[in-house]
Amino acid sequence: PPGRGKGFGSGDDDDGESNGNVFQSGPGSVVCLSSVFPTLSCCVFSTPEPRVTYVPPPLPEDEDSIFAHYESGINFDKYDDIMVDVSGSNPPQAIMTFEEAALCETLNKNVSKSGYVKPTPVQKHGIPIISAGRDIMACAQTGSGKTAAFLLPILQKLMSDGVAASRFSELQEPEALIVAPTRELINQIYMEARKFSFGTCVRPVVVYGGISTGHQLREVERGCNVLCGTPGRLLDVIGRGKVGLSKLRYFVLDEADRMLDMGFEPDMRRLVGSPGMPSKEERQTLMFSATFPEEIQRLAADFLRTDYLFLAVGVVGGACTDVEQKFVQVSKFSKREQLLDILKTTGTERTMVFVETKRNADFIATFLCQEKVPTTSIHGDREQREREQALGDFRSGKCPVLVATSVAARGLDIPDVQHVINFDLPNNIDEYVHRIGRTGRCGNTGRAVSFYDMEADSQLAPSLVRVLSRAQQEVPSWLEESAFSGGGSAGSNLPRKGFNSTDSRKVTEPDLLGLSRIEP
Ligand SMILES: Nc1ncnc2c1ncn2[C@@H]1O[C@H](COP(=O)(O)OP(=O)(O)OP(=O)(O)O)[C@@H](O)[C@H]1O
Repeated sequence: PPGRGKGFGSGDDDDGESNGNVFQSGPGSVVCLSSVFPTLSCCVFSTPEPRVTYVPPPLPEDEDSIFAHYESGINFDKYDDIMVDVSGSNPPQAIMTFEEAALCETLNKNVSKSGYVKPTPVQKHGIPIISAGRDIMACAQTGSGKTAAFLLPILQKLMSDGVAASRFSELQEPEALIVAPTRELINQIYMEARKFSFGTCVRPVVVYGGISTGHQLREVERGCNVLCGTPGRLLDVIGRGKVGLSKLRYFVLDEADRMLDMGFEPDMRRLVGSPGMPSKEERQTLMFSATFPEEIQRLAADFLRTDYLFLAVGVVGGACTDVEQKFVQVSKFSKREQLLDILKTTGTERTMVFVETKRNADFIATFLCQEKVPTTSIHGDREQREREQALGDFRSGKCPVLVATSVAARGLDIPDVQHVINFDLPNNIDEYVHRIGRTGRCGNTGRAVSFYDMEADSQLAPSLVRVLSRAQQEVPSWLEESAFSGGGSAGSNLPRKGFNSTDSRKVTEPDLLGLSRIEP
């Protein structure tokens, strides 16, 4: 997709986002070249990207920083009321408490230091499935604890079986490989792995684009049991012969539907075809996401053993029910003023504003800064140092408004994000579900406001109506009319077949499934 593969050998990755001819002269100062030189867009040609030399600042080592967390919200206990469907043969019994997960003492301590008192549904069901050695395709709403659902059983198994002491060996052979679509997300997963493995002999390492490869290889060389990475950089370090895959036991795809869609599927096939990679029968493959369209589920089956278990917590592809979703009808030219009006009322509450293009991200961020709203931005054309600075400023509250492209739509877990604003609606419903899931996490409540342009967004109306009604949200009558009147192109664009699917095998191979269990 656009935004990826920006320079030969850069080992870069990123989620799909639209381009814009934008020049940045440093954090916070953004100039759109095509506005200065209107003819420039026709003379943009690709030059090899300069060698990346950026080395991020060292991570804090003190326990308080490692275990810093935000509190679960008032709706955390309501997770227990969500319907759970496990399909596939002989699923193991769910656990009800972390004690039942039989984690070793250090892991248990780390779980409680993280503020976890009881497991979420995806953890209750996912942990025993993974501990039983089964492959899994798991779908649970945004912010409901999928990361710990795969990290804890993997770490427990590595701890109980013992990991090879591989410190300072030139070739590192990790036991687990975790992939995710964006740099910030894989870094967050790495931080979680670092937190849960604190005080153990398991060493997680992260590799992703935008950072000096030499630096990351030195980190790998110091010992690597759990390798977290974005696909391009992973293929790069494997291709350099620094990482061997023959000891691999776990292959995890977070945001799995994204990792297997057209943008990343070739990289995933390359990864599983890498020398030494155990076949799917010899490794355990774990897939997690909040959305899982049926066509991607079918494709995913290529990577999984035939007896994998499908775990659905709630409606597959459903929006988080703790997010209040509102829609505002707008015309293209009134959006900026409306955005400003909203931000003036939300004050210093943390707000993510999603736009479709990198160029628009810069325009809107610059506009808001001019209007004295402390704003920063994140998108794929910003240097890694700037992206990290932007997230840091947003997290700390120095810039309570973050303008972002789809690069920040999935997975990011930032405390106290109260609002998500879709300045531009995405063109696909799953992206909408992930974006609004940046708020309302872990039982906390959140609000999402989306600008709806009758001309541009009507193709999304039918899917929006479904998402809203399944999340027990009020559906504006004008949106319903737009969805069902067939006005514009809406009528011909019915919701994608895969939405609200459960296990795709229920349609095509019911015999394979054997036992199926529905709870609570
Ligand atoms: N059992 C638990 N108790 C308390 N907090 C938890 C528990 N499980 C997870 N959390 C916290 O909830 C937040 C959301 O978890 P996580 O990021 O894993 O969600 P997710 O399901 O992967 O979301 P997304 O679909 O957006 O990627 C994190 O801050 C995590 O530490």
